[in-house]
This record gives sequence, C-alpha cells and structure tokens, in this order.
Amino acid sequence: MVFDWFKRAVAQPAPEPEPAPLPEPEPEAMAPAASPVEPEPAEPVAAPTPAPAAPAGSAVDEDALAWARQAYARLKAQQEAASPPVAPEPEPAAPEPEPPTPAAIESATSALEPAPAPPAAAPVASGLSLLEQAAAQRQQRLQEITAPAEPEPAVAAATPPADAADPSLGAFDATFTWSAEVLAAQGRRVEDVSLEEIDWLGRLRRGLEKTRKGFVTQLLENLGDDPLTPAVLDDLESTLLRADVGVKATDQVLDALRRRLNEEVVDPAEGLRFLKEQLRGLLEAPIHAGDTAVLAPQRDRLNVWLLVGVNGVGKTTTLGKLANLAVRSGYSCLIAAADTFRAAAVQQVSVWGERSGVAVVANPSANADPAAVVYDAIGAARSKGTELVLVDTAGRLQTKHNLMEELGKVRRTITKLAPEAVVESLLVLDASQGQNGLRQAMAFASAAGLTGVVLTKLDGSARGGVALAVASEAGLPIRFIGAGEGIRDLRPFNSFEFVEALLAS
Ligand SMILES: Nc1nc2c(ncn2[C@@H]2O[C@H](COP(=O)(O)OP(=O)(O)OP(=O)(O)O)[C@@H](O)[C@H]2O)c(=O)[nH]1
Repeated sequence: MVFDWFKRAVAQPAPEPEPAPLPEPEPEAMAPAASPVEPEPAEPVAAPTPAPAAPAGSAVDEDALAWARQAYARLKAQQEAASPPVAPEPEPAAPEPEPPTPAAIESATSALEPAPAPPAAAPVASGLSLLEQAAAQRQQRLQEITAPAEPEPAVAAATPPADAADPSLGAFDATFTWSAEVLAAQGRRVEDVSLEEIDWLGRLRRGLEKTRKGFVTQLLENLGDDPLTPAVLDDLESTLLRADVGVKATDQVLDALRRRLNEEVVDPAEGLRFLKEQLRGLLEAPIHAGDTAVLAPQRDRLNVWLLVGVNGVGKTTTLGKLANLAVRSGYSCLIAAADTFRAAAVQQVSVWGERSGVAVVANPSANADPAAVVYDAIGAARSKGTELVLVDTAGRLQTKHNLMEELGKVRRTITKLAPEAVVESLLVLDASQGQNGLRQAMAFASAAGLTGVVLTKLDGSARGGVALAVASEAGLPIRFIGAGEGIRDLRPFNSFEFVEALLAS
C-alpha cells in the first residue's frame, strides 16, 4: 500500500473568490466494511488517542471538524485493519516495547537466529538497551557473514527501507485537523485521504513554523480587525521583504492588493484570502509555463535528474530522499555518484542508496572526472532498462568559473550520451540562505540549464518566503521541498499547501 506521490492530484488554482469550499461530510463515505466507525462527533474511535473531540486551540469550523473526524476515524480503522490483531505467537518479530527484561533480550537475540528469514528486516526491538541491541546486531552480522554469499549485490532487490515504512496515525489534534482541512479545501474526499499526506502536511507545517512565526504574527497584527488601509499595505510590504519574498514578488502582490483596495473595502479575512491567492499565483506561474504540475519521471524511458548547487545545501540528502520516493512509486532507479570532489560523498550517497535498495555507480579513483561517472551510469542504466538516474554533483560556488564549466560539461555529456533521455537539472537551494539563493539560481541556470528548484531546510529557517523570490525573479518552478533530515521529509511541491502552511494561524 504505497502512496504514489508522483501521481498525486494537485490543487486547482481556485479561481473563485470564495473561501475554499469544504466538501460535505458524506455519511456513507466511511470506513471499509471491517470496522464500522460512526462519523459523528466525539465518537469513541477507540484506543490510545482520545476520541476526536475538537482539539484544543484549533480554529476550524464545524464542517471542517466533521470532515476531519471522519477522515481520522477512517484512517484509524484502516490502520487497525492493517495491523495484525494481537500477535498469536511470540514470532521472530520484534518484541513489545516493554521494559527490557532478560527474557526479552534472550528471545530477541534468539529470534534473530533462524537465518534465512527476513532479509535486513526490522533490527531489534526498541525496548532493548543499547548494549542488548548491539549484542543482537553482532549476532545477526555473524550470521550474515557465515551465510552463503548473496547471488547478487542485492541492489536491485529494492527492499523497503525500515525508516521509510508507512507513517502511523498520531493524535486527533490541531495539526491533524489543519492537515485535513487543507486536503478538504483542495476538493479531496474523505475516502481518498491518505496517512502519507496527513503525515507530510504535519511535517510541512512544523517545518515552516519559524518562517510563519516571523511572518504571520506580524501579518495578522498588520491586518488587525479593521478594513485594509494603504498604511496597512505599507507594513505588509516590509513584512514580505523581511520574509525574503523578494522585491519583485512583493511589488506584484502589493500592486494587486492596492488595485483591490481601490475597488472596494477589503476586510482582514478577505485581505488574507486575497493575499494567499496572489502568493499561489506567483508560485504557480513558472509551473504553468511548463506542462507538468508535478515533476515525475516518465515511465518506460530513461530520465536523468542532475542535482546541482553550492556546498552543503543538501544535494546528496535530497538525492537519497528522491531515490526513496522513486522506488516507493515503482520506478527503477540508479544513482550516479558524480561528486568526485568531497572524499566522503560516495560513501554518503551509498548509504542513501542502501536505504532504498538503489544501486550506486561510482568511480573509486580520487578526483575522477564526474562526466566519466555519468558516462558509466548512463551505460549501466541503458543495459538494465533503468527509468531514473539521479546524478549527485559536487557542491560549488557559483562564482568559481572553472567549476561551473565542469558542471556545464557534465550537463552536455548527458545530452550527448542520452539524447533520448528526459533530462531535469534541479538546483538545490538551502532556504536559510534567503536572497543569496536567488543569485545562485541565476548563475546555475546558465551553466547547468536548470529546469527547476528543490528548496531544502525549510525547517529551521525563517526565510521560507524565498520560494516566492525564486519563482518570480528566477522564473524557476519549485519542484520539491525538504523540511527535515528524514527520508520522508521531501515531497513534490504543492503551492496551495505551501501557502497554507506558510500562513497558517
Ligand atoms: N534540517 C534539514 N537539514 C537538511 C535538509 N536537507 C539536508 N539537510 C542537512 O544538510 C546537511 C548537508 O547535506 P548534504 O546532503 O551533505 O549537502 P550537499 O549539498 O550534498 O553537500 P556538499 O556535497 O558538501 O556540497 C546534512 O547535515 C543534511 O542532513 C533539510 O531539509 N532539513
């Protein structure tokens, strides 16, 4: 039951000036036959989390709350149906997360003994101490070493990585209701909501917290309770600029707001709605200029995605997360370790490859030519019929001419070697670098023929507004956003969700 993020429907641009409509809560749009859960308020959905009563501090209206309750009940029922109904036998599986007892340690270590069983399956139960886990792991390692050699380097086996397992349902809290509301506002139906999306929206909202704090608080203060005035717009201007939205985007938004103000009295709620619409429009413009709402590898043909950017922005991490996303969505994938400059880069990328069961093509010699690695990787992809080759490149300052030349060479090599391939050249930008990212975008655009941007480190940065500057000033579509270091912390960009998370109250 893997959620395919590349096939996910994205929000419509919401043309009408109404507040985003919530679908009617459909009474029969409920859970699968297995567990009939009532869609009604405060229904005991059983178990560890409290019944979905209105979460404290949530500002959602009644319809939204009813929708969220249904979605929660449904997801809960799904989760319960999916999890085995109380382990019948103390299987080789993980013991309970109980306080560690000697017996538990015994059973955990011996449980690992029956050799050929689950491949690199769940290591050791979380209830064990570090020493106990280490002992169990040693035992497991010993078995692996003494076991007959694997027929293949186990690369293509695409074993789902342990930390990329499906997320589990948390509490029915304000984050859940907000996430549900965002999905409902995009016209999603209760029965289509997936835990993957709920989980990601929660991460995104948390990730944008810093930007939001510096932005929304100020914004709401500016808007106040009275109709918008020109003075309020002046304040709004400095708020947007401080959030790194950039001069061009800020001017565009304010011009639109001023025009609106000239036409009619605008109350704060309408001002906020109109502002969101403008921000979405700016982010969407470069996406609409292309023909794909969500950037996805094309099936049954070679796709080469080149990841470029300055040092330390998160290229390798992004590549690892993309590999995982691709494998989970059913693509065959290969990594080209073309960062031949940083000593540990190949090792780092190999770890990411292992986590998703993706093979890595590398050149062991020091300072190998990155173009040669790409050459090998494309050859390997062709012979295996691989659909997606992800190319890691060394970080470089946009001002270093020779390094930018080298990047140009890699880019040209790809076109020359694989003219049939769909090539994407993605600039990885660290959101915390704010306006500096814009300068990088301009320089990399010419050297690497950029087709899009991946915005990373939105968590921990107060400068998430730079997404707007990149879209409006560099004219580049944001394709993915990263909001954390975990393997599930990168997802395709959705302007509606981004703006909602940015301006969530
Ligand atoms: N908080 C946070 N950290 C991230 C994110 N993406 C990457 N990082 C961290 O950023 C650091 C640098 O990431 P790398 O992937 O090594 O960056 P890189 O661009 O490949 O680095 P160079 O190869 O040296 O240019 C690592 O510690 C990552 O864990 C993100 O979205 N959020």
